[in-house]
Amino acid sequence: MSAGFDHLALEEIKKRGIRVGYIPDILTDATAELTVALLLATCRRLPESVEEVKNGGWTTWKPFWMCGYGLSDSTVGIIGLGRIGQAVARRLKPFGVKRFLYAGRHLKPEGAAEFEAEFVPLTRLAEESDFVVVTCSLTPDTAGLCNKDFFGKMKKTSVFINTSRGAVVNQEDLYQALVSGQIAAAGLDVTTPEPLPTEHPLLSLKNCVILPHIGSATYATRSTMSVLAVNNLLAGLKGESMPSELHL
Ligand SMILES: O=CC(=O)O
Repeated sequence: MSAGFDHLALEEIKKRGIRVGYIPDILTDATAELTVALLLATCRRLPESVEEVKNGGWTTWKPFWMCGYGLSDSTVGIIGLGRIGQAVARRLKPFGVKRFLYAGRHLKPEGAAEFEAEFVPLTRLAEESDFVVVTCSLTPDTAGLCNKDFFGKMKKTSVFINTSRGAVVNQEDLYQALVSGQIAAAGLDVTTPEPLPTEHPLLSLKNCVILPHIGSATYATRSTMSVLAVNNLLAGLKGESMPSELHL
């Protein structure tokens, strides 16, 4: 009951002739929406602000208290301009984003046209983006892609968001980048491992917002996903073609 299939031992599954149903497409909107919510929560420091109200940190007005970074006139870099990446860009555009960049395995001329997004090497995306949004799938090519080298090229004022898979990020490197002020903040809906142990160092940071992998968690989306998963299963049991089969 998921869009991603990086958690499956595909070679072994293939060897044993096991059929796999999966759920692409249906969770695109919910995941894109959550990505935008996480981005805004992170760049405008919402969890920290809520905490300040509760703990009495909200006192007299101060000009730069709880300031963050806004989307107006910004450059957004998307790693993986697939279905979810495009749905994120579509939602961010009305916030006044000035420029979209994207990086990935392939040029996506059709997907990029709507946002006039420019295909750039990963290094340029890191250097020029005010917001880096990771929406690629986890493959051997993307594992550990966002590492010390990558964060080292980002601006000190930039915000990093990951709603794809935790393993795309080297978490120790991200921790160092956040602690040292190499980047401004990070928002993660995915981590390694999941659940993230409550004593994990990333959870001690004010500039890191971590969610428990809730990208597709709307009632409507999870209900539609359930129905498709069941129909895949029933078709598989009957030896029929599945509504959504992963062809190995
Ligand atoms: O991450 C969620 C999914 O792949 O369904």
